[in-house]
Amino acid sequence: MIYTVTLNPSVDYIVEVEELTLGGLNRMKRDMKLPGGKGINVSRVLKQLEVENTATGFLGGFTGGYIETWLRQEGISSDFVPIEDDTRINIKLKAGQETEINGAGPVITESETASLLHKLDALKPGDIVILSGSTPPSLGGDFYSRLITVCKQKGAEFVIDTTGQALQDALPHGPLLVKPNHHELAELFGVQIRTREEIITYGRKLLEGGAKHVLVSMAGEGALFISEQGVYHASAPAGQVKNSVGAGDSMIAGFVGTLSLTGNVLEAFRAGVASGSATAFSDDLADRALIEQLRPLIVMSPL
Ligand SMILES: Nc1ncnc2c1ncn2[C@@H]1O[C@H](COP(=O)(O)OP(=O)(O)OP(=O)(O)O)[C@@H](O)[C@H]1O
Ligand SMILES: O=P(O)(O)OC[C@@]1(O)O[C@H](CO)[C@@H](O)[C@@H]1O
Repeated sequence: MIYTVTLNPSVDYIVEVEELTLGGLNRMKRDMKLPGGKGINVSRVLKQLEVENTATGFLGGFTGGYIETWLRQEGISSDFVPIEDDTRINIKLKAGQETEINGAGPVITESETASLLHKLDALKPGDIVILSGSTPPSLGGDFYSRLITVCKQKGAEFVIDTTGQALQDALPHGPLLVKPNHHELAELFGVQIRTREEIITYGRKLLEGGAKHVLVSMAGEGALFISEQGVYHASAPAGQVKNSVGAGDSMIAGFVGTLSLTGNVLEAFRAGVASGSATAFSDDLADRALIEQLRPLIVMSPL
């Protein structure tokens, strides 16, 4: 079974204005309220790919209820710990370019934390746990380490999509996949990255550090796949970009979902890029029809 863990879900409030006037009254041209948080996005795209999975993490308040209802309506299995505080609202402002304002996240109590750890006791060897996104401040900076320890004890694989120290700390425990974008990769090593060769150099360091597979996403420039099986580039197909929120999460869903179905890493890479691009070309996350349409258009080349 695949589990996604979203410690800090969100209602993503997508707000579109013709032109933003700072300090003045702006009227919305269009708005949308979507369930968000990185693991939840992964679950929604896995569902499109017909890969069974369960979404877990913390949900509370009217915002948590909104997300829970949405997931139920999409037929996604969910098993969240209910919390006292409200799940955050993240603002995604589209005014020519996209500006994001993400909340810090709710207070999580000790008993709510214990309930999540208790749920993970049910993990079994062969399960894959996808740990995605930020951690609410009240959980402390090392919470992912505690979850990874549980995964390891239970013999489950884990994928981690986070940044900074939490990602560094996870590497020696052998994540199945890490997927920084090229900016996050540069930040992680405190360097400037200008060329594809430099991306490969630093991507390889993640592999040497313990990751089993590394995807470095580069938005419209596609992605690089670095693993013991080799290094490959995949182009992103051309299309009209509508939304980049969740493109990276969709890529993780495409990769992990296809790897779990086929065991073929290159097919997984192709599906990852197709899923990321399908989301970039959609208002909401990718749907199955568009992923399937884009899949054969991805050109992969060994480097
Ligand atoms: N402009 C685009 N055109 C085509 N494909 C895109 C575009 N932007 C993103 N994608 C696809 O989605 C994948 C992931 O995108 P990106 O590198 O932006 O990830 P990310 O920074 O983690 O995304 P986010 O944080 O916005 O979810 C890319 O490798 C590509 O396949
Ligand atoms: O604040 P975090 O947890 O880092 O990111 C949260 C978030 O920006 O990530 C998703 C897109 O990847 C959105 O659905 C959500 O709003």
